[in-house]
Amino acid sequence: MVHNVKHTRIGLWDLYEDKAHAPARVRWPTDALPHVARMLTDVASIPACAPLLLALLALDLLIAIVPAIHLSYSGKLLGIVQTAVDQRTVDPELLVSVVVGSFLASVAKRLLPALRQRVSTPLNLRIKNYYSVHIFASMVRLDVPTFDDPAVQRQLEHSLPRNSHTSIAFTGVSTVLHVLTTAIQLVSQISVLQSILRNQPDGPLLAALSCTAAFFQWKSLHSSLLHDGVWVATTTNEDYKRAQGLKHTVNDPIHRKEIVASGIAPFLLAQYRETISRISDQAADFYELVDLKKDSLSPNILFQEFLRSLPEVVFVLRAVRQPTSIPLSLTSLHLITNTTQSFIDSAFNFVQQAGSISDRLGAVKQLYQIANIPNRVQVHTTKTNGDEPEDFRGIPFPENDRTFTHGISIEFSNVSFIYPGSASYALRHVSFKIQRGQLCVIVGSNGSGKSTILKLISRLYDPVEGTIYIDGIDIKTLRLADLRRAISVLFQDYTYFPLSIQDNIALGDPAHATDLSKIERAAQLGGADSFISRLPDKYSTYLEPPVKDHYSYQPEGTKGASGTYVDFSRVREAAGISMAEGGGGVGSRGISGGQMQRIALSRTFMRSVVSDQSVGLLLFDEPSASLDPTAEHDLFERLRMLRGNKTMLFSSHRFGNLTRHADLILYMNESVVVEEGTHVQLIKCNGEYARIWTLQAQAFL
Ligand SMILES: Nc1ncnc2c1ncn2[C@@H]1O[C@H](COP(=O)(O)OP(=O)(O)OP(=O)(O)O)[C@@H](O)[C@H]1O
Repeated sequence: MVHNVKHTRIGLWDLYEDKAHAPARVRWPTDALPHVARMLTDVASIPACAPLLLALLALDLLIAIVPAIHLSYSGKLLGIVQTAVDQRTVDPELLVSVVVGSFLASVAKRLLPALRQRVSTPLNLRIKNYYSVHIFASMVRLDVPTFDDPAVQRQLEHSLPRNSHTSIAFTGVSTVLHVLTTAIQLVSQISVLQSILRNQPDGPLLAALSCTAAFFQWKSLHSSLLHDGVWVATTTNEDYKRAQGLKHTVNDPIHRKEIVASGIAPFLLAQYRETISRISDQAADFYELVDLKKDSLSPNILFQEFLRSLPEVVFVLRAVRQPTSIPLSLTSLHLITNTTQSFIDSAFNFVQQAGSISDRLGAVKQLYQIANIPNRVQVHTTKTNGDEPEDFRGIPFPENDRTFTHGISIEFSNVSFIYPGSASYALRHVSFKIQRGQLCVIVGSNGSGKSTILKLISRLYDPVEGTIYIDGIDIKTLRLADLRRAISVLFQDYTYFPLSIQDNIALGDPAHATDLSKIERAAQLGGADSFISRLPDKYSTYLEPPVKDHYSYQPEGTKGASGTYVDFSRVREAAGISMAEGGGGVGSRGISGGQMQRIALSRTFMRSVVSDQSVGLLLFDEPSASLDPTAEHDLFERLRMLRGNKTMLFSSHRFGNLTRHADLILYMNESVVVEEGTHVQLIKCNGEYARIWTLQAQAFL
C-alpha cells in the first residue's frame, strides 16, 4: 500500500484516498476569484444580461430581507396582542399599519420568488448559450493526442453542464448572489432576533435551546462518507465487470445485429443471471453505495426530533414549577423558537453553501481554463507571429505565394513513433523520400504502420524521434493551418458527421460550403451522386438524426387506461415525422458501408480536385476498402486522371491497380520500411513484395 493512501472497501469498490495530497478544505477558493470576476464581466457583456443581472440581484436582496420584515411584523402584532391582554387597550392605527405591513410582507414572500424565476430563466438561457459557444470553441481547437488524453477528457467533463437545464456559469453567478444575499439575510434576522429577545427574560435561554437542536442537525448532515480531496474508486471484481459488460452489450444498439444473427441471446441472459446471482446485492454503482451508507441512522438523527421540542419542554417545566412567574406567553415562545429556527436555517444554509462554494467557483475556474489547454502538436513561433492563433504561427506554406501545381515533396528522416499510452513502436527508424508529383503506395500487413505514416504527414501526431521534411522544410516549423490546407486526406476510419449529406461533403472545402454545384460535382467524382438522388431528402438527408423527438411515456401499442391502444400515428403524421427514424433521417443503417465510403470520398474530392490549386498532396488511407471491384477501378482511374501533378500517397493492402502505376512503393513490416522501389524493381528483387504480389495474383488464376 502506498504511504498515506487510505483504503476503504465499499461493496465491490475499493476507495483510495490520498490524505497527504488532498488540498486543504478551502471554503473560499481565492485563486478562482479572478475567474469569477471575469465571469461576472463576461455575463454582464452578453446582450440584455446586465439589466437582468441587476434585477436578479435586487430581487435576491428583497427575498433575503422580506422574511425578517415579516418576522418583525409578527413580533409587533404579538406586542399588540400582549398589550391588549395586559392593559385591555388596542391602538387601532398601529394595529391597521401592522396588519397591512404583515399582509404586504407575506404577499412579497410569495411574489418575489415567482418574479425571480421570470428573471432567472432568460438570464440562465442567455448565459448557457454564451458559454456553450465558449465550450465549443475550447473543444474544437484541440488536436488528436490532446483530445484523446483521459486527463483532458476529465477536465472537459468537469466543465460541461451536469444537467441540460443550467450551466456552470449560471450556477456560479447564482452562488455569488446567494452568498451575498444569505449574508444580508443573516444580518437582518439577527437584528430582528435581537429586538424580540430584548424584552423577553427567558428568551435567550429558549433561543439557545433551539440552537442546540439545529447544531445536531448540522452535525448529522456533515458526516458524509466522501471527503474533499484526492480520491479514486475502482473495482477489481471480475463478476461486476462482466455483468456491466453484458449489460452494455444488450443496451447498445450497435451490437443488436450480432446478438440476433448469432442467436446468443439465451446465452447472454444465462450469463447475466449467473453473474448477478454471484454478486447478489453488491451489484451497485459506487455512488449508489455511498448514498446508501450516508442514509444510515445516527444517534444524532434519533435525538433530533426530541431536541427540536426541547424549548417547549423547558417552558412547560418552568410553568409547572413557577406558575405565577412565567415571564413568557405561549405565543412569544412560538415566535422565539420560529425566529431562532429561521435564523439557524439561514446560517446552516450559509455554512453549507460555503462548503460547496469552493466546488462551484472551482468549476468556474475550470470553465475558463479549458480555453487554454495546450495542444500537444505545437508550432514553433517565429519572431513575427508570437501573438497569432496557434494554427497561424510558424513559417507560411507555401512561401512567396507559390502554388502547388507540381505537388509537394515528403521526406522521412529516421522517424520513430509511439502512440501516447502505448508501449510499442508504431514506426521505427523510418526513412524515405517522395519527390514532388510522385504517386507513392505504401503496402504491408495489418498493423505494420501504414496509416501512421499518413497521420504523421498530416501532423495529427509528432514523431518521438527523427524529422519529417515537407518541401524540404521541417514540418514542425510550418504553419499548421497552411499545412492542413495544402493536404487533402481520407482516413481509413473516416467518419460520417451527424449533419446533412450536403454538409458532410461540403466540409471537405469549407470555403465553398454553400456552392451546391461544386458539392454535386464532388459527389459525382466520389461515386455518391446516384444513391443520394434516390434518397427522399436527397442532399438534405441526415443519416443519423442529431435531435431526438420526445414522445409521451405510454409505450406504443399497449392498452391505455380507457381500453384503447396507444397509437402515435396521428400525432406523428401531424408533426411530419417519418415512422422509420422518428427524427427525419434515413439512418446510417439504411446505407451500405460502400455508400458511406463514397460520401467520405466525395468530401475529399470537394477539395483536392474540384476546386483547389492550394492542395498539393493527396493522402488516401485504404480509400477502396469498402468498394466493389468496378467502383475501385473507376475510382483509381478518376484519381489518376484528376490529380494532375499533385503528389499522391496511398496506403493499401491491395497490389495491382495502384502499385503497377506507382513511382514509389514502400513495403512495410512490423513498423519498418523493409523494401522500396517501383513495381518492376521490387518484383526483380524477388523479396516480400514479390512474394505477396504472386500470392494475390494466384488468387485470380
Ligand atoms: N490510436 C492508437 N493508439 C495506440 N496504438 C495504435 C493506435 N493506432 C494504431 N496503433 C498501433 O500502431 C501500429 C501501427 O498501426 P497502423 O494503423 O499504422 O497500421 P496499418 O499498417 O495502417 O494497419 P492496417 O493495415 O490494419 O490498417 C499497430 O500496432 C496499431 O495497433
